[in-house]
Amino acid sequence: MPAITGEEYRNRLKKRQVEIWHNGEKIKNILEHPAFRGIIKSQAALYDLQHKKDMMTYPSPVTGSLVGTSYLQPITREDLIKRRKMIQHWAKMSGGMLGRSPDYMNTVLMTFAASAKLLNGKENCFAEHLTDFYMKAREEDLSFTHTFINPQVNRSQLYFEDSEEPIAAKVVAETKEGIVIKGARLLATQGGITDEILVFSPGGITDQAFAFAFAIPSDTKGLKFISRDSFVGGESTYNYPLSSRFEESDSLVVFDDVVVPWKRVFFYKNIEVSNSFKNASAFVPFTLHQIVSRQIIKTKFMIGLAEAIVNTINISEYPNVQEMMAEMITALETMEALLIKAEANAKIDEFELMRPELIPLQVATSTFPKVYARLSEIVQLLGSSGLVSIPTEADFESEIREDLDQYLQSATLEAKDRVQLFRLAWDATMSAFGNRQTQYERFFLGSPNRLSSELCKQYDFTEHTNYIKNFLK
Ligand SMILES: Cc1cc2nc3c(=O)[nH]c(=O)nc-3n(C[C@H](O)[C@H](O)[C@H](O)COP(=O)(O)OP(=O)(O)OC[C@H]3O[C@@H](n4cnc5c(N)ncnc54)[C@H](O)[C@@H]3O)c2cc1C
Repeated sequence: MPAITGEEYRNRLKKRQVEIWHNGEKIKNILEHPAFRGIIKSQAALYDLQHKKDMMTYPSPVTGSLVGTSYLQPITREDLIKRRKMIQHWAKMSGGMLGRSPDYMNTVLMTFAASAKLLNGKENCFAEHLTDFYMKAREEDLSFTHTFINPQVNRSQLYFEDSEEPIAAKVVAETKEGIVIKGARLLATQGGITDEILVFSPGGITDQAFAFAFAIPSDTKGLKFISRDSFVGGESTYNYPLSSRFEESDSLVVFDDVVVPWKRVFFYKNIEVSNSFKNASAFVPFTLHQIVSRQIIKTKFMIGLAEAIVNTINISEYPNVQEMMAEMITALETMEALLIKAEANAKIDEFELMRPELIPLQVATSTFPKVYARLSEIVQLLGSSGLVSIPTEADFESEIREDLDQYLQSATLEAKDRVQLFRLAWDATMSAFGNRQTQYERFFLGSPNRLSSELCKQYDFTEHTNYIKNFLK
């Protein structure tokens, strides 16, 4: 089955008996559960979009059938740009609020598979398992959640887990069938609503038992997703324009003696590979390219929202307002310039991929956590009390409608339309959903301090230090 439709995504999900817990209950029918039906509908709509524009798909190198562009291993600059356009087309549907639309993980898997030769000849490493799995995922258009970090128990550098029962997931046995995993991992966004979960060990492993990478179906025996409290405000898209549609959920993942079949193990018990594979592979530049492409759409969404507020209450003449709008424009233009630079300087890499320049993408992704928090704050500052004067759709259908129409009108909008706009601004920046967006942009890629430190490590200072050396001569 090549590029799927929304219906195919939903049917596949219906067939899977994923163990997912929410609010003290094991969910029986995830498609109809109030915490998940909105996001499943949106995800299905994304899959439908694949069939509406040429750029969303390309011919499979194996069958010639059309498969999703986010699986495309780019070998030309045009391929790279096609990937960006596809990513941004999907992102537009959610204002960039869906951090884990399928293109994110499809990109990750594409890069790992392209880099599989790094596993050749290494102990307990199976390069062909990774490439076979990538082809299966591409041809069947599988969806993924992932977990790359251990539970947040003790982050001291001196901490070594020594509890009798594992906390962080580890290999506890090897059998004829595969490796057996017990323990937990964080933090699977979309956990339970995807076909598969991709698991890679975090960095800095010192014990072989924690060094592994694999992918298994979400309904594998012993695998459990424990979803956090839902941030869906309700079903009404008027009242909750974002959370009713794009609340992705995040889960703790528990492995209760889960058997990972050998053909799904990419490597295990190899500390050196576990600690080096992600950074040595094509993972970072292409994943950052996907991320920055989405973040640009999110920035445009926030600017549109801010400018709509400015216009509707007529505050554009004030210098403080202009200053804030200028900050937003600067953020967008900077992100776009960085992305264009990365694409313009793309080169064929050691894996024969057209790789975007890393540094501009690192600059963008290490700045955006701060920038996004500020964009959100600006919307709050511009909206002021408007972000709390937000009666619901039911209020507009009640006998107080006349009062609302009179007292909540704005310079350019009737009350109901004005409230709709402000409810969107509230959901984007102040609701539980909106606050999670800020936390997501801050942390999903790792702590901001680690991103900055990676940038410093990768940056070549030679030209500038030579400049000073020569200047002093
Ligand atoms: C909304 C959301 C969704 C996410 N989705 C996913 C997902 O789908 N899959 C996935 O794998 N992960 C996901 N993550 C997890 C993300 O990868 C982590 O949040 C990130 O790597 C930081 O790790 P942590 O949360 O354990 O923070 P910690 O590492 O525990 O850090 C806590 C604080 O201590 C500081 N700190 C910790 N260690 C050090 C150190 N050595 N030096 C300096 N400062 C330090 C950090 O800077 C931070 O301020 C998600 C996170 C969020 C918030």
